[in-house]
Order: sequence, then C-alpha cells, then structure tokens
Amino acid sequence: MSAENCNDVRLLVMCTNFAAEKHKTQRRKNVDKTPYINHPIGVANILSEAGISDVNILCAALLHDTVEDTDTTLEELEKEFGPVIAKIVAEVTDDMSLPSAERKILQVQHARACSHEAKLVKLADKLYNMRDLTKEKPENWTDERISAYYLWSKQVIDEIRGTNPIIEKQLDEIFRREGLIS
Ligand SMILES: Nc1nc2c(ncn2[C@@H]2O[C@H](COP(=O)(O)OP(=O)(O)O)[C@@H](OP(=O)(O)OP(=O)(O)O)[C@H]2O)c(=O)[nH]1
Repeated sequence: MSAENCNDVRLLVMCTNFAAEKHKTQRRKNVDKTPYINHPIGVANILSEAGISDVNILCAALLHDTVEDTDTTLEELEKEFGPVIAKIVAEVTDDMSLPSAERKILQVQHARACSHEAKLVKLADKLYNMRDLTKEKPENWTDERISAYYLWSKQVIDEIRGTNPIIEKQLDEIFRREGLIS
C-alpha cells in the first residue's frame, strides 16, 4: 500500500514498524542499554501529549533518527512515506560524516531556519534526551559532558522558542533545575 492511500493510523503503524526494524540492533547509551526504538517512540509520545495530532509530524518523530543512525536514505523514506515526512526528517538529520563538535555548532546555526514541523520534532527530541540525562548518566559520561549537553541543548532551543509552549515549559523546568535559567 502506498503512503498516499493510507489512513493516519495505518501510516503511524507503518512508521513505527519501519523505525523498529531499522533500529533493531541499536541500544541507548544508558547502563541498561534500553532498546533504541524507545527514543523515537518517546519523542512522538511527547508531541502527542502536547496536543500535536498532525500525522506527518508524528511519523517524522518516529523516523527522525533512521537516516542519521541507520542505513536508511531520504529517498527510501520519500518512497515509503511521501515527500512531506521525508522533508521533516531531512531537516532534523545531522551530517554524521562531520565531527561531533561541528555537528553541534551546525544544529545551533540551522535551527531557526527549520520549518515549524521540524522545530517541533527538535523540541521533543531534546526534551526526551534531557529527561534521560536527569534520570540516568549514560555510560562513561562525565559530569562535564552532561553539563555541556544541557548547555548545547539550551542553545538550540533558544533558537526555536515560540514553537510550542507546552514542550518549552517542560524544557525550561529542566533548564531551571540545572541552573541554566532563573
Ligand atoms: N541523553 C541520552 N542520550 C542518548 C542516550 N543514548 C543515546 N543517546 C544519544 O546520544 C546523543 C548525544 O550524545 P553526544 O555524545 O552528545 O552526541 P554525538 O554522539 O552525536 O556526538 C543524542 O543524539 P544526537 O542526535 O547526537 O543529539 P540530539 O540532536 O538528538 O539531541 C542522543 O539521542 C542516552 O541514554 N541518554
């Protein structure tokens, strides 16, 4: 069945299944090595909880790390799920051929020019990762690395404020706890 002929529920299930297949051997960096798929599902859940019901945004959230972290191509996403979802994923995909520090600078520089849809996925992605950090230190991460991650996340978020008040309030609660805002 092509994406154009799918109803919203079918499309969401197809994207969840696609992401689960693509991330099936990957784990998060926490001590328990949680299956990686928990992250994209959790990002979509944050958006849904915040009242986002646009199926393209929720599908892009489910797929947001497939190109960055697996062998998936944007062409494949476009063929499977259409150009709208593929474009949102493209906007939140870092160029993994670049060093980590450079990717982080580029995220800050490019965030403001992203579409509203991509900004929503970015907000939810950062919220999920920071919640993870508040719960559990990833293996081998020093306190300095964790502080640097919060600081960098805040730089990205500051570029895209005004996108969603519910998610931004939750992000600010974490920034406040970490002493990054008063
Ligand atoms: N907090 C946390 N992060 C984990 C965990 N497991 C995997 N990650 C991923 O690690 C990345 C952050 O680690 P860094 O060391 O700063 O990033 P890097 O690998 O890209 O250099 C995030 O992805 P990213 O794409 O690099 O960053 P982002 O753009 O998604 O924020 C995040 O999704 C975990 O258990 N906790």
